[in-house]
Amino acid sequence: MYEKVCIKIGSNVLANSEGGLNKSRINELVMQIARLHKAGKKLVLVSSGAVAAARNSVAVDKKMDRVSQRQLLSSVGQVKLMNLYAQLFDLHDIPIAQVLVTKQDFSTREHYLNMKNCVEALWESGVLPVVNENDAVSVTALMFTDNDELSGMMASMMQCDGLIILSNVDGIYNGHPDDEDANVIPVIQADEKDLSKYISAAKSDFGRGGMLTKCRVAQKSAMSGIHVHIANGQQDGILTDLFTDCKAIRHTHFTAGEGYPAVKQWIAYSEGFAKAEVCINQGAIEALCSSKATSLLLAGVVEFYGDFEKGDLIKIVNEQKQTIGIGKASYSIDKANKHRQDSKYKPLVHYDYLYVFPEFLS
Ligand SMILES: Nc1ncnc2c1ncn2[C@@H]1O[C@H](COP(=O)(O)OP(=O)(O)O)[C@@H](O)[C@H]1O
Ligand SMILES: N[C@@H](CCC(=O)OP(=O)(O)O)C(=O)O
Repeated sequence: MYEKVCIKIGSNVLANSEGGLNKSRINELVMQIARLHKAGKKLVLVSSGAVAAARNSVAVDKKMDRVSQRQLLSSVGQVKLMNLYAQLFDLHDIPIAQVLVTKQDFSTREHYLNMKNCVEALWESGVLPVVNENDAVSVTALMFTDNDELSGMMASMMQCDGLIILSNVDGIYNGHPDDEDANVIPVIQADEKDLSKYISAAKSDFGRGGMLTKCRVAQKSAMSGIHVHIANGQQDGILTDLFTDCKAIRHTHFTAGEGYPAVKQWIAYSEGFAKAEVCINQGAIEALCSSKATSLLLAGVVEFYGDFEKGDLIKIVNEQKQTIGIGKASYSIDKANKHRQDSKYKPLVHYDYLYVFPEFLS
């Protein structure tokens, strides 16, 4: 089974229905994580639950705006959450570290590699990193959609072979989970096309993104070579059972695809950092979305929106304004405009620095 694993635990697994933390559930999960850690697995724990942890302890003025409420609850609750983890892991002699991140921390490759280095240093010292979004300061458009996205980015950054997402459902159902006829889908291929047909917008009481973001993250991670398991964190022994014989456990497994080089994995999650957009024509779309490794040539460009320099990330969109992919510009917009008529000029985006979203691949 996997050696490097990112485990994400959703708020509803960790919270009581009336708010506050479910200590016995967290204790049960800590015991399993401790066993895996002692077996030599390299683990990253992405834990939600800060906001839920503070629900019972701070009186929130109803007139306070939503952003301030989240800042208040998360900053109070994060201390409670980490305090509980520290106490429980201490019983197993496992030191833990708090790693709070914002999406911006992933924006430049240099900063990204600094974060990676930090987790590696923790691993080398036998410390378990416990990661959450820094909700107290992360309030702009550049937030993670939710911690599912954050866990996908951590798994990719640390080149994990497994990502386990624990929620309050057994996996992805082929209908609404409350529907009697709906069943958990046991295996989904990384390149499965139309997953959204199964997913309703329903969320758990404390959840932020819902099942759709879990699916998107799972698929993106699987395409980048990581096996993803979505399972029920409220089920006793779920983690150790998954490691012992995952086929025997009711859950959803996204099987890993071939994977991409590390730089492509970083680009895959960097849509929010794109400096400009390039609209491309149908022929270029067909070429980029085919199974053949193809770079983007200037001949396929219809229009540029915004300025970019050499090395900037640019969104690649079709004429309907859908984002097909993201790429790193090999030269600036000035140079691109100068050579627009030269159909043989070197590619604007080289294939090695081009990520096409799985739903557009043919
Ligand atoms: N097809 C589906 N299969 C499973 N769950 C679904 C599906 N469609 C919607 N959901 C909802 O997604 C919820 C889990 O997502 P979310 O609330 O974000 O959990 P978490 O807090 O663990 O991140 C479930 O409680 C369920 O209500
Ligand atoms: N960072 C927030 C969790 C946000 C979030 O994504 O929650 P969830 O959808 O339950 O994983 C917190 O700690 O409360």
